[in-house]
Amino acid sequence: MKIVSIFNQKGGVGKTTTNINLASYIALKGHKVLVIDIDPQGNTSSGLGIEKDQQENTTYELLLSETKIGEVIQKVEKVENLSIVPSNMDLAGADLELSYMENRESILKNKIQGLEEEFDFIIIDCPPSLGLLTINALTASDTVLIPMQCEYYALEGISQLIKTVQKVKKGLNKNLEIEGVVLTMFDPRRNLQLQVAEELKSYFGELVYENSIPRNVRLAEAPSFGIPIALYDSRAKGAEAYSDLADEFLRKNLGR
Ligand SMILES: Nc1ncnc2c1ncn2[C@@H]1O[C@H](COP(=O)(O)OP(=O)(O)OP(=O)(O)O)[C@@H](O)[C@H]1O
Ligand SMILES: [Mg+2]
Repeated sequence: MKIVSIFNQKGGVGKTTTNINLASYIALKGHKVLVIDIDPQGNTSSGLGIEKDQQENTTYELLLSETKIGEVIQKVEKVENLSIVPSNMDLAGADLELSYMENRESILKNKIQGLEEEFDFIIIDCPPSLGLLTINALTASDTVLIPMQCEYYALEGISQLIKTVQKVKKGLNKNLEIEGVVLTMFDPRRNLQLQVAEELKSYFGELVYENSIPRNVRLAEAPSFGIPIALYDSRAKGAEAYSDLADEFLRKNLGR
């Protein structure tokens, strides 16, 4: 089993879209996947068809009460092999509440022990912040997958992002590695985007995925129906891109 956090402290770069669709394709390709939504916005949860405000067992209960992991996992009805720990706005106060707790950075890590037999991959959707929720996700993970939009500001955020990963690696999780960098909403016809992509490649090298994700309105529409792109419009450009990304991810991880 491998645990991957999808993280970039910059907002709106495609973390959640990548989480929903990468996780769904990996699951549809026959691997058992658990998605953990650790973002109070709960976009991954609603995007996978969860009525997030009607949930009693969410990431909040998992982190801040005696609730066990088995009690907060539910199956994603429409996607075979996919399960989720949902979240909602309850989690908004968690950063502060966590700050008073012992082992405040390792609560998620400790809570998700014992799932090795049940899942091949756990994929965690992080909020756009560097607070304790994100630190919990990174501490619990083997790797970080970084979605990047190829804009000028992407480059400015990198040093902060790397600093955070290094900080967690040093103090809390020495095994943490970078899984890869995914270029999102990418348009190679635009010069600036190509330039930024080149800079990202020279910085991250092989870690940049060959398959990038184009801007595709179908990807933005699917969440309002509570389904991944694979079920909403499997022939859309965005669907093909995420399916190919899932293949590349699986190839890197399973060597086939
Ligand atoms: N490839 C794409 N093509 C078109 N729209 C996209 C694409 N990827 C993401 N979007 C849209 O861009 C917006 C931001 O994407 P998303 O929610 O995935 O980013 P995020 O990094 O999770 O944001 P946040 O930091 O708020 O959690 C959403 O409205 C989403 O539907
Ligand atoms: Mg998000």
